[in-house]
Amino acid sequence: MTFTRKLDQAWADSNSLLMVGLDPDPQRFPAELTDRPDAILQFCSAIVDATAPYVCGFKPQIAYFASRRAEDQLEALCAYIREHHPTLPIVLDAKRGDIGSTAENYAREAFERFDADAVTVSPYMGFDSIEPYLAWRDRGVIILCRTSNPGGSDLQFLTTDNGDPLYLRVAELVGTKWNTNGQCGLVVGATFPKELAAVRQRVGDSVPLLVPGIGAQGGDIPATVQAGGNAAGTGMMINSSRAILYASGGDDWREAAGRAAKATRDAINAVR
Ligand SMILES: O=C(O)c1cc(=O)[nH]c(=O)n1[C@@H]1O[C@H](COP(=O)(O)O)[C@@H](O)[C@H]1O
Repeated sequence: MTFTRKLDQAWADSNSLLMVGLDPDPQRFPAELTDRPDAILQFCSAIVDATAPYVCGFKPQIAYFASRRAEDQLEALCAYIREHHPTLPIVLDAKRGDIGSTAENYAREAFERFDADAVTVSPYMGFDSIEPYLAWRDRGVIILCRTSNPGGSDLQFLTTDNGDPLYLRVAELVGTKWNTNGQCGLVVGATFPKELAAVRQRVGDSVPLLVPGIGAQGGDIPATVQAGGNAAGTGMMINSSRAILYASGGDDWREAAGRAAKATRDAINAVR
């Protein structure tokens, strides 16, 4: 099944636009996991089980694993999600971008080694740097557009030759030229609802948007839902990581993560 179909199905089955981001920071782990060599895998798989009923997918962030020499735990985590929650898409957040020959290897890493349903990539190096990912016809390619961080404005707000800011040129390119196989998405931060609305208007209803920035980064849920939704009331993977993962540092960390995910899903659904 293609990424897009799997995501459509997950939105329908889960009645949720929430994506839980898996950004494991061992310094914030509960005491019971201290000194376990597989603490990252144990933490993330418990969070996955606790939050799965309330989400449309999971987004592991590769740097949190690679920086701790824990790519093997990321592999095991992706396999765990596929086995125990096979209907929920995995978006590997890697934000890759490089020349084609190197991109082929990044694509193989994401789609073969980790067997992710989709990966995040940067558009900065242009179409030939994106093509190797698009060759994986059944996988999703989610392209940075208007990122959630303040410094994203340094380049993304620059005006281009036709008067559009750069982030809208990215949206336009993806919407009209790059997405020939219907497998592309765009990253737009919840911290920029006006720009989120502009991107949705530019690309129409069918392009899914990955929207990080609610929770720890303070993005407003009603403004996000109003700005980025499509006519079907779906169209977004609204990501929250730290606010869910570390909802409690006590013994109730699993239940607290589940409660936080449910509350976030409900807050989103209340304004859909
Ligand atoms: O591509 C992303 O996921 C991403 C893009 C962006 O513009 N902003 C952003 O925060 N992210 C990621 O989304 C997650 C946000 O985490 P929290 O702020 O803890 O919810 C992190 O994994 C970021 O790397």
